[in-house]
Amino acid sequence: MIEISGLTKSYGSTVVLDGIDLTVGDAQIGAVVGPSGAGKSTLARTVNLLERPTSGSIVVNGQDLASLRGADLRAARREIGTVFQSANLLRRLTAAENVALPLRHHGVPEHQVKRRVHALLDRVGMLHRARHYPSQLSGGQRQRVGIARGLALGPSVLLSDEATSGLDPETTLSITTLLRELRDDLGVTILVITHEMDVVRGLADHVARLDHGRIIEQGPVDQVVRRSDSELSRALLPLPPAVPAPAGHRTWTLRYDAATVSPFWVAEVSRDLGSDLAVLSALVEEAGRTGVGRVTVAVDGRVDAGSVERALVSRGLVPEQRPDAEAPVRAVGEAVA
Ligand SMILES: Nc1ncnc2c1ncn2[C@@H]1O[C@H](COP(=O)(O)OP(=O)(O)OP(=O)(O)O)[C@@H](O)[C@H]1O
Repeated sequence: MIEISGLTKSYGSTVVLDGIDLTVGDAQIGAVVGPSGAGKSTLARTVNLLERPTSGSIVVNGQDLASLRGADLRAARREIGTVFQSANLLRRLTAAENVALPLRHHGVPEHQVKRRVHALLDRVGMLHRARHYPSQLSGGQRQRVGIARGLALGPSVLLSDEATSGLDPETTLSITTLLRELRDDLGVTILVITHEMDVVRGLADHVARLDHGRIIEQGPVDQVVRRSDSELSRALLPLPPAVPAPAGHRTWTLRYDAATVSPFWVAEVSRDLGSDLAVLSALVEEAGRTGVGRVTVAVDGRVDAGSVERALVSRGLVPEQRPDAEAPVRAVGEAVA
């Protein structure tokens, strides 16, 4: 478990992190997202104790790591392993030597180093590449070695700092799957810093949005995606562009919980209204541990808008955007401009 409270970081008079409160529970995966310049890298460097916070605490297993100095701080760094963007492996060392590096640095006896490196490379599926140099590995393989190195000292928290950026979608999926397995097998708490929303959707239990050094919004992913008035929710479930509505139709953008709403709701609402719904854009995704849908539908403008709304709501759909009451509704059959 990691509990970050009131964390601030300033460089001179520039406040980069401004009172961050964030908790990720045991064996949970928390994600921090945010635009460029929000403070994500600074948060990563502060959490893994490469930089000292200006104020606030970082508590891991009941100990405030931010308050430590000297030998205590060096020992505490073992509690937080980091996986960096592009793995950040040393070019002149083999995969095995890269994983051994933190162990040797902490004075682990050589026979134990060999055993541990073997077990770690095996766990991340890289034993067959132990003697390869980083330049002989693919991006995904380098990242697996980076994860093994991050886990070398048996940390309670694994910090993933943009670990999947630059990887293709398939490799990203294999890395996020590995992280989830490691969380389940080792019970390690994972804090993911990323700008990739599909990584958050597929991996995280908890998500926080950082902007201008502050956490603007946070919560469990499966709750955040149900919020209809949330920027984070819309970013997590971006609707593809809608095709134009048929002439004479009004459009609604809706959100729904796939676990509780009938999968046949389009047909059911159409039946309730005696008029067929047209689907203009749709996204149904697993997010957190739930399925969520966002969809834009069009309904014949001759059907009373209040009746449409009641029919949608009674089937569990949540209107996010309603048709503009003032907008003219073209006659059915009239060409779309
Ligand atoms: N050492 C420093 N001295 C002064 N300002 C800094 C320092 N490091 C970062 N900053 C400033 O802090 C802000 C946040 O930077 P940071 O790199 O943490 O953002 P980020 O969210 O990681 O951005 P990106 O996604 O583009 O990497 C920026 O305005 C940056 O200029």
